[in-house]
Amino acid sequence: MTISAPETPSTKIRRTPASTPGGSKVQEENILVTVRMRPLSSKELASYELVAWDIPDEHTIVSKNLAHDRNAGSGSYMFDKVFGPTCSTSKVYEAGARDVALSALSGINATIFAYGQTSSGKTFTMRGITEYAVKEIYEHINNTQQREFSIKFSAMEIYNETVIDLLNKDSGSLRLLDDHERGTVVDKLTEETISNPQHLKHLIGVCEAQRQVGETALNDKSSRSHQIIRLTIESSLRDDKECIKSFLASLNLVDLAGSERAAQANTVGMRLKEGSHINKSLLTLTTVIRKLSSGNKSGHIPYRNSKLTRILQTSLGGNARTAIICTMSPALVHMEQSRNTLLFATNAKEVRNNAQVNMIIEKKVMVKHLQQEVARLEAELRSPDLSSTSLRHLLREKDLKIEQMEREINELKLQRDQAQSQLKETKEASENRGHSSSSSQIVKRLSFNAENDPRNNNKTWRKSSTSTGILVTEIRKLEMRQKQLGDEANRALDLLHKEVTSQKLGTQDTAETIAKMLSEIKAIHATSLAPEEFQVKEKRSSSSTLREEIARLNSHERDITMLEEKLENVQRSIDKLLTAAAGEGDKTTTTPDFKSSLKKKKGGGGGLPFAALSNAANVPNILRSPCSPKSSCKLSENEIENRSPANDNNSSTNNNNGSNGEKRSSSMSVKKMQKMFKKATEDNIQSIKSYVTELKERVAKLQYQKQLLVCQVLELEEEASTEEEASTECRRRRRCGDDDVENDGNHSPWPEVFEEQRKEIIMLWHLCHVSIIHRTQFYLLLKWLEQHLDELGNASPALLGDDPPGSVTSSIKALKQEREYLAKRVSSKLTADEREALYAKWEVPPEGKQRRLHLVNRLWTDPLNMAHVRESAQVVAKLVGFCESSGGQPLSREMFELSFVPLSDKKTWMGWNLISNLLHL
Ligand SMILES: Nc1ncnc2c1ncn2[C@@H]1O[C@H](COP(=O)(O)OP(=O)(O)OP(=O)(O)O)[C@@H](O)[C@H]1O
Repeated sequence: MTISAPETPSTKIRRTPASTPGGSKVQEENILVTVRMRPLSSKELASYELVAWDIPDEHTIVSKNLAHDRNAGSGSYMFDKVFGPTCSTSKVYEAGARDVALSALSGINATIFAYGQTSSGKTFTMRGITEYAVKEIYEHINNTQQREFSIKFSAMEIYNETVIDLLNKDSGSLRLLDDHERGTVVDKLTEETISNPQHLKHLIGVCEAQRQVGETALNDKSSRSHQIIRLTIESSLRDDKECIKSFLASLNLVDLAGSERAAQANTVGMRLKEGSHINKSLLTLTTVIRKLSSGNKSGHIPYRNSKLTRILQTSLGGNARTAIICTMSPALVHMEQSRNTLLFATNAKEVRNNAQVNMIIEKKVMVKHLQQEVARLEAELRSPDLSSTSLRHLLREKDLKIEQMEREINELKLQRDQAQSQLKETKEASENRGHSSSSSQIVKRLSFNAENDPRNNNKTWRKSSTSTGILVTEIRKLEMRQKQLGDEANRALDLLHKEVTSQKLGTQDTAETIAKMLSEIKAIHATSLAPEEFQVKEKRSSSSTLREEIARLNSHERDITMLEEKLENVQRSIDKLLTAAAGEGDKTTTTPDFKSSLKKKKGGGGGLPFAALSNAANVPNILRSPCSPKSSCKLSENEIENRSPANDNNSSTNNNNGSNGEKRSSSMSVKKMQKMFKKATEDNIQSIKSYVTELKERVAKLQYQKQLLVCQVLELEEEASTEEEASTECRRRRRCGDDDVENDGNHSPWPEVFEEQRKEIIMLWHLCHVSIIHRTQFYLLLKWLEQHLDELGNASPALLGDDPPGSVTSSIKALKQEREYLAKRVSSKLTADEREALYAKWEVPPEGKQRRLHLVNRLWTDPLNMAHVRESAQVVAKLVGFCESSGGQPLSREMFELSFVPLSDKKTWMGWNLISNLLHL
């Protein structure tokens, strides 16, 4: 069935005249549609084919309304141009392709394609169009010297719905990709830069040779694929200094495969399959054109139904300029195919494109700046040392900061832990202090350094809690150290004395002074520091013990002060000796080492050789005695080896030891021997001086520790006395009902106290919303107590003494029974581990059958000690099962449900029986 072709109103043919090559730069326009009718082919002539179409003017084609035309009378079609059989391709190009083709030079994408049935002259036409376009493009390039052009060439064919690179057929099927800016892109399509027109023609020839061509009944060389030759043209002004404006566009020259009827084309097998793909893709093209021609661009346009329409998408209703040359055979035999072509052309005429210029603007300044930046980065990369140094520096700084922060964090953590432990101890101490009258519970935080400098945090020996006994131990240790220091001072003085005497250095006065000091220190030790047993018994400790210890420590104060003074004197004497020795040395042979050492020592105690002298026991070994030639000689030989010959020659004489030197070595001169002894003496004196300095330091340390200890002991004393007062006051309060009445009669009698306390208890129940049954029960208990107190008169139960009245006796008896009852439950309610833990805690003797009773008898025996009360309650609760259902959960009211019926099965628990009986009164 043939669809009649609509008339095309001439008003619809709108072409915008071109101002620059290819026309205006941005505008909406219709696709340029022309029709070219070829002459009858030799075959058609041979078969006497009739010409079915007339071309009355250059825009119109009309069917001849022959008998064969089944749609006679409606065969007039108007297009942008209609070319007759004699029209040259040059004219077709001129009128139907030129403007569009040259648009690519000004940045507008352009597409020219030939559409028509097989053997209608598409390839014939497109070959010519391409040739003219290339020619003119190069002419334009040559005539536009102010711009710089570059042309790239690529070519593809769509054969049986696969895209093939005609410049590289081996690459196989190419993929189509969707690009947001460029639309559909053929992936990995070869693109070759064209150097000149000949190069371009050569490549076109290569593509033609590569294209799928086959023989059909209608065409000896029928194109079996759609061919797209693409010229990508980029141009920019040569003299633009600040800004680069580039036009970039593609010119697509498309030679479609021809639609064919299998019957007419007489295709079978491969050709039939090819024809099927060709027709299918052309049908999609037709549909796209038809839909676009309806003006409904926003509706679905099936571009994706074929690769041809996908690739040509921007040329069909997109931003490109498009020209379609529809080719047709004049023969009557192809009338229907020709009519379909004209219908397609008619629809295509209605399609409007929105042509746009593709301009790339590159600011030269920006480019220059970026180039500089790139150069800088490249230079930086080339010199990695520089960048890595600064990086290393930064990293190091960061590391140091992190280290410092970690130290601070650790310090803060330490402080936090200390504060928490202090808080805990304070809490415990205050709890214990409130109710304990026994000095054995006194705890006190004591912090001092027993072995080292107390100001040294790292080595501070911290004892968070210590008993009085430990304090006494520390006092004894201090005394011991004091004694040791005295001994060491003795030894030092002794050695010094010997040294001075043997060497006769210094004045006679100095030697005498030292001898005197030595005897004094010995006397001090003989009188004040008798050896003591170093065992302190914890149990023996008490406030009085502490006071005794402090008194004793204070009595040593004088000794320590004296020791300090003596050591000070010794040091002064040594300084004198050293000065004398130096003076002597100046005149004679004082060694350079000694001089420098002297200078250093005078500079202050900080540089003293404590490390060498820190162990007092080593001091005698460190000192080199001139009286022990064996060691001296050994040392001296070493020294001699290291000594310069000049010094040896200048050595002064010292006759005192000359004979010894001769005895030790016949080869050693007397002078050398004297020099050795002299050096040893100097060293010894220096060592003694250092040692004495160290002793002084240690005495000062001892003093500090002693003061610290005294402070702690005084604080303990103060606390103990406060607690004693509190305890006394407590006892007084407990007795007030009795004693105070007796004393002045102003205080309330016991019944009033009882009444007052009962009100307080009832108010407490009220405030705590205690179960009213429990209130009632305890109220009755109180009532029972009140009754019995009445029987006792105005006496407090606390003062019942050893001979209580009968009712109280029965209570005591009931309590005893209750304890026995609970003791029996110890085995069943507590595990073996729990029992052992409790025995240990409550100091139950390890042996004996009555351990359970022992334990229970210790419960609830110290009503003023809240810790005792709490722990007793815990044990009893466990024994009677209050804790059984808790499982770590909060206490519930049900735990305290009391039975108001006689405890028939718990008759031994007489305490509750008594209360229950009251309820039945
Ligand atoms: N305008 C023309 N003037 C003279 N000869 C022409 C013209 N157009 C086409 N021919 C000749 O017609 C024959 C078929 O042309 P062509 O191969 O270009 O058709 P086609 O549409 O490309 O066919 P197919 O679709 O099968 O490839 C060729 O021999 C060609 O030389």
